[in-house]
Amino acid sequence: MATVGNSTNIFWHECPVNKVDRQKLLNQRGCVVWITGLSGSGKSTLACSLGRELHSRGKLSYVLDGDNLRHGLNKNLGFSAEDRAENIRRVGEVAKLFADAGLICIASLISPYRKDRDACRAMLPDGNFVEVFMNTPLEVCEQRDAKGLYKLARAGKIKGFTGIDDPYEPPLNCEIELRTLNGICPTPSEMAGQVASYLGDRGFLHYTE
Ligand SMILES: Nc1ncnc2c1ncn2[C@@H]1O[C@H](COP(=O)(O)OS(=O)(=O)O)[C@@H](OP(=O)(O)O)[C@H]1O
Ligand SMILES: Nc1ncnc2c1ncn2[C@@H]1O[C@H](COP(=O)(O)OP(=O)(O)O)[C@@H](O)[C@H]1O
Repeated sequence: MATVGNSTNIFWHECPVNKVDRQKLLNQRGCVVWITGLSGSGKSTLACSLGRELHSRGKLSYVLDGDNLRHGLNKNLGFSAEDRAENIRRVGEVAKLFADAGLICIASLISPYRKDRDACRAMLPDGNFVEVFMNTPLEVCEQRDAKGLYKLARAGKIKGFTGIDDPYEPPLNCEIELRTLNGICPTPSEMAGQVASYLGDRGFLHYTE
């Protein structure tokens, strides 16, 4: 019997089919690929491209996209530092469940605060949280402005926009950094290939005892 947060008198139930059983069934290892970066840096594009790449290799993945989750699970949250922290915490918990289900969970959120991302990392066993930093310069994101949000933020019509008048803390020790080289941005499929290779090299794309 335990007390956790505001819950008292609660019990943990073990199920007879566990994570190892599911990983064997799927012939892969569950993990979380956490993509962080500015709005417009290419997070969703990479998440979809990686999902497609893994699917083509017969690996089961699922994308948790910040924008999409704000249509449902997180629709009661805004963009204050507290709400962003709660947004990241919830997605971290959901991602942990997907990893426990044996899936390669791809989470793509701005996740601007280091401590919120580190808290999600701490939810998983060592090595199972793969942080990918989309290091696309603000000027490039702003030039793309796919949703017209930078224009609105510059005009003062959106307050607290990440990179304009709200902070973004780049990772200090991420597993993968994707950046423009000599002004050239790798294609989404090149980036997805790089992440998939990383997962392959660390044994996530097969299950061996
Ligand atoms: N103030 C402000 N700052 C940043 N982004 C904003 C804001 N208001 C709305 N949007 C839109 O919300 C998307 C980011 O949602 P996230 O859940 O990823 O954000 S966070 O991780 O909680 O910071 C983000 O999507 P992406 O462009 O895909 O990053 C924007 O479309
Ligand atoms: N590797 C890339 N090279 C060139 N353009 C890209 C690349 N990745 C994304 N884009 C473009 O940048 C814009 C923002 O991408 P998106 O994936 O929506 O970013 P985010 O999810 O970080 O907001 C889109 O118009 C997309 O087509």
